[in-house]
Amino acid sequence: MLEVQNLGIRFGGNHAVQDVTASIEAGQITAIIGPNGAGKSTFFNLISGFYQPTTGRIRFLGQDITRLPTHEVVARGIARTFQTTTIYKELSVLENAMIGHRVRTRAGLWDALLRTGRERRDEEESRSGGMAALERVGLAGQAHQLAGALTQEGQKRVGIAMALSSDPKLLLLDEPAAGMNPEETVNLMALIRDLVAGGLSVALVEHKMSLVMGLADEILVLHHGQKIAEGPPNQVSRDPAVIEAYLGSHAHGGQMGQAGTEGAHA
Ligand SMILES: Nc1ncnc2c1ncn2[C@@H]1O[C@H](COP(=O)(O)OP(=O)(O)OP(=O)(O)O)[C@@H](O)[C@H]1O
Repeated sequence: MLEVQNLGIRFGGNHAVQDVTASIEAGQITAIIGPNGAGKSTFFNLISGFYQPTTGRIRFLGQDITRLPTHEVVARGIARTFQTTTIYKELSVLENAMIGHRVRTRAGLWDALLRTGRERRDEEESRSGGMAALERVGLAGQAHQLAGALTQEGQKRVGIAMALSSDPKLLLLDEPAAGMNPEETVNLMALIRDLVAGGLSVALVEHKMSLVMGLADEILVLHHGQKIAEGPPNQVSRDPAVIEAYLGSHAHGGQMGQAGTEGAHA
């Protein structure tokens, strides 16, 4: 579904992502893991068009998307959520979901100001697209509540609905379980499995190894911006280079050291 070849980006002298060649298969859950500062978020930012790579190519469904701006990447079928919650708490749950959908509609500023027929049609489409996304994340019943009034888990679901409302083929989740308790994490895993069963492909960056090991079909491991392993969870968790990267990070006080220990137990 997605192939990156020799992908890299440099910030000054820092190779945040370096020479990464990897692929994401359709219909699967791919986890991207690695110690703090390994380049995981940067990798997502490259795929979703937020950053332009210094080297390499990105192909999605057979087409080159390497230098497309973000909105065109979304229109091709890649949507993402963010590490920090970026929902609009003072808007309703449905209005949040509609914002995600607007990316795919065509009405411009003039249409919006003059309330043209096209603008009205687009708004109707956004409303039904937003509702469809809320149904997928189990929030249709709370569509008219203020987003900020929902629980932490509910607000995470709103963030996922915003991404889903653009009807992506590939969903990128940046640390979806951050700040969640174990029960919420289990609910989130069930939601992600349901979405994939419905035909979506998912790639996620996550520190919680229980989620990664329980959910991922494939794992891509980054360390110092480079790919050090790629494969199914049972293979990757036994990979000496991966264990070394995690333990090394632990020895230096890195957060992934703990996650690595947890992963080894999983
Ligand atoms: N916009 C930027 N400008 C300069 N350096 C950056 C930028 N974005 C990321 N970096 C650097 O790139 C490296 C990789 O960062 P990145 O956030 O991708 O790592 P990460 O694996 O997502 O880390 P974490 O697990 O802590 O979120 C780090 O050294 C970081 O400081």
